[in-house]
Amino acid sequence: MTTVPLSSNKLSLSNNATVIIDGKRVAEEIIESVKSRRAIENIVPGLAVILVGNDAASSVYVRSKSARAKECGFVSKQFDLHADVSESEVLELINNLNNDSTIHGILVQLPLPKQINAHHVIQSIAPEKDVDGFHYLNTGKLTTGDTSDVLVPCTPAGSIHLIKAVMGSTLSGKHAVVIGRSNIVGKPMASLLLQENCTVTIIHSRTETPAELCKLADIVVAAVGIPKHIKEGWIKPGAVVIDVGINRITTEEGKNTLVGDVDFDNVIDKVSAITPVPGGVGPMTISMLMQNTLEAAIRSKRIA
Ligand SMILES: NC(=O)C1=CN([C@@H]2O[C@H](COP(=O)(O)OP(=O)(O)OC[C@H]3O[C@@H](n4cnc5c(N)ncnc54)[C@H](OP(=O)(O)O)[C@@H]3O)[C@@H](O)[C@H]2O)C=CC1
Ligand SMILES: Nc1nc(=O)c2c([nH]1)NC[C@@H]1CN(c3ccc(C(=O)N[C@@H](CCC(=O)O)C(=O)O)cc3)C=[N+]21
Repeated sequence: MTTVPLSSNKLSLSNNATVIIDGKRVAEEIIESVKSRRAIENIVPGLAVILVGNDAASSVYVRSKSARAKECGFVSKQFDLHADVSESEVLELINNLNNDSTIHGILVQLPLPKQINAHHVIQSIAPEKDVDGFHYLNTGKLTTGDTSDVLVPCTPAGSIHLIKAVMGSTLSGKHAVVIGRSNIVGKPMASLLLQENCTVTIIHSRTETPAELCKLADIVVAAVGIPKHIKEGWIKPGAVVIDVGINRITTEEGKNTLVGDVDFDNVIDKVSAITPVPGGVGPMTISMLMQNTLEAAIRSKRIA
């Protein structure tokens, strides 16, 4: 079997080789376009990232978001709050950021500790600064197909970008199976695919015949949070597989590694294209966050 990396936006499915979708490279191209658009617009977008508690993985992601923002010529402010901070303190910080004209994007890293209601926190963010795309106004626009000034969740937006990079811009009529129905990945992913005129099936923990349903898919998006859960027998030959999962595991040899939700090594012989973990969807999430922040800043300039 031959495998080729996906370079740029070229459709590479025709030559019978399996495409390992190079999300890192595609993400880098998006970052470059954000940098140049920012310079042309001559603006300094401001991104505020709020981290509650000291979860090691969350700290790593938040740091990499801040670093990328600076690289793009943004101002990045990071707020590290103590794990036992009250909900009202978080709401007060968000209120201040909503009223700060130098800040165009606000992101609250999830999950939040138990004493804080994540719905309250997310809905308190001004919708035009909600660069995660989780506010009801943005999710409502996404599900109703209102594209005016919408902010689309970063991971699903990045996943669609990769799917189109390999399948072309028309996904109409394709059967897409999304595994997972979270508000941050599964549901908005299904909405986006529906918007692209795919036939969409959503599989979750109560689904009775997940493997059989998944086997009907031209496009599989896995966002479950279980290492290597999607097996070779779930995949229709030639399917395009997007692995959103990020799972830290310790191997039998005692090595700590990152694996996806898809059993990559066994699925690879069946698929036409697949994202690796790491280096697939993860970097796309961060570049889409930069794109959303730039977009929010451009819109605020237009309104001002
Ligand atoms: N690459 C990236 O940029 C990002 C990666 N992630 C990763 O993606 C994965 C999913 O994240 P997230 O959506 O936040 O996770 P959640 O835990 O919020 O959601 C997981 C979903 O998977 C479903 N599920 C659980 N077990 C099964 C099963 N056995 N069969 C079918 N469905 C099942 C759940 O169903 P039910 O609703 O019934 O409980 C739920 O809808 C994680 O590994 C996370 O780390 C997340 C965000 C961004
Ligand atoms: N409000 C909010 N918005 C989010 O978008 C959000 C969140 N909360 N909480 C957690 C999840 C997870 N997430 C990731 C982003 C980038 C990588 C990423 O860059 N991953 C690298 C590897 C990183 C590593 O080595 O640990 C890769 O896949 O190549 C992973 C996961 C965003 N999330």
